[in-house]
Amino acid sequence: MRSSSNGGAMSGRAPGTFGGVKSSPPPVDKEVDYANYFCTYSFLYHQKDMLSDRVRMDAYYNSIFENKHHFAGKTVLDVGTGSGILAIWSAQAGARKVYAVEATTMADHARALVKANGLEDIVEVIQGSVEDISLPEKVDVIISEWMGYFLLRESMFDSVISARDRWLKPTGVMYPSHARMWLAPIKSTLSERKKNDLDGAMADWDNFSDEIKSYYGVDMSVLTKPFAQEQEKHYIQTAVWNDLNPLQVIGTPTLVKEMDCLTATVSEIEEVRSNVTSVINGHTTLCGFGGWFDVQFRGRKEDPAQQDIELTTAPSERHCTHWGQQVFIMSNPINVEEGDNLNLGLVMSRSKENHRLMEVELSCEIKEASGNPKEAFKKMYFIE
Ligand SMILES: C[S@@+](CC[C@H](N)C(=O)[O-])C[C@H]1O[C@@H](n2cnc3c(N)ncnc32)[C@H](O)[C@@H]1O
Repeated sequence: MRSSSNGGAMSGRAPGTFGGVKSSPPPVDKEVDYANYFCTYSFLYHQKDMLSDRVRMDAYYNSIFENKHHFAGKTVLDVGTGSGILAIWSAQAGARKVYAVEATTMADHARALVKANGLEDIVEVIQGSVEDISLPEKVDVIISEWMGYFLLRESMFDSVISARDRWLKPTGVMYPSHARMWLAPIKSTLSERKKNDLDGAMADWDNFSDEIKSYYGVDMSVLTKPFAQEQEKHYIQTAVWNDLNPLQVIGTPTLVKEMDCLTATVSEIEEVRSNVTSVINGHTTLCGFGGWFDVQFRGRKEDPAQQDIELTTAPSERHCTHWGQQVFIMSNPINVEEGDNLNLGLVMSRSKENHRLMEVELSCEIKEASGNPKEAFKKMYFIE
């Protein structure tokens, strides 16, 4: 599983607008960030989960060993080396020198693994934030596995951008080189189940409230609305991890973001805005939306990969990744017909309390194939 966060007591203010001027994001409190985010990566069980994801592992392995020309005799920076696996493969593919940077104490395990595999003369493990460390030279390749749920959760790509801008040679190559985010309408029993859970929680609140009144003489009803909002956020508005079957995708998947890792900027990913159209492929029920990503290893234009490799987290009958898909459910599903057009709007930004968590505003206008408007829908979701 990816790193989880409690999304709680983060300091700092949200990026905002004061006097018409857009303010910059608040500085990140490093200690809080470590407690909320990094600490989970210091456990071997967590690294093991990632090392057991065959789709992920095969994609990175093949991207390196089918493109040895990018590594042989070259210098490599592995941003967030974790167990050291990508650094080790880079060295095995012939790299002259690999700088393997890891923020957590996992660096000690990585160092041991490098030594046990006889690569300590090539791979140098450095414990520290990649933003803070210094290298003796610029590198030919930056490799990193930075992707979070729906690509951008965790905001780790910021660190890769920082490393790229400081340490990649002008002729350097990014691994992966490109990334894309996808959104598609889906059908799912999750809608009904989550709605039932929400109804159950509210029925339980009503009983509880009655009991407090009759046993202890206190009227709780003023808290019913905030409790309902809290439960709605928990059961309906929090995106759900799911391993969707492709048959659950009921319309054309739409590309909501595409980026070139060599040129992408933080401001480009701080907020992702997209308006796209999906066409429904049969008479069915729209229960929500699924979001996923893919990344490509294509090298750079002047120095392309010999073998293009792709890592996809799209719904698949055969392969499931630990990222799965993020599902945004609708508590009131809508009947749709073949040819219905969905005009989808997505605004994804960082949570005000924790820049590594995401808030997603989804809107959807449904039109029949004839162009007649059918229904509209808009909701805020949270990727926690
Ligand atoms: C998703 S894991 C990938 C680990 C390993 N590269 C792999 O592919 O199995 C990301 C790793 O990057 C580390 N990391 C995240 N941000 C970092 C930063 N700014 N500086 C150094 N390490 C970082 C985390 O602690 C974590 O171990």
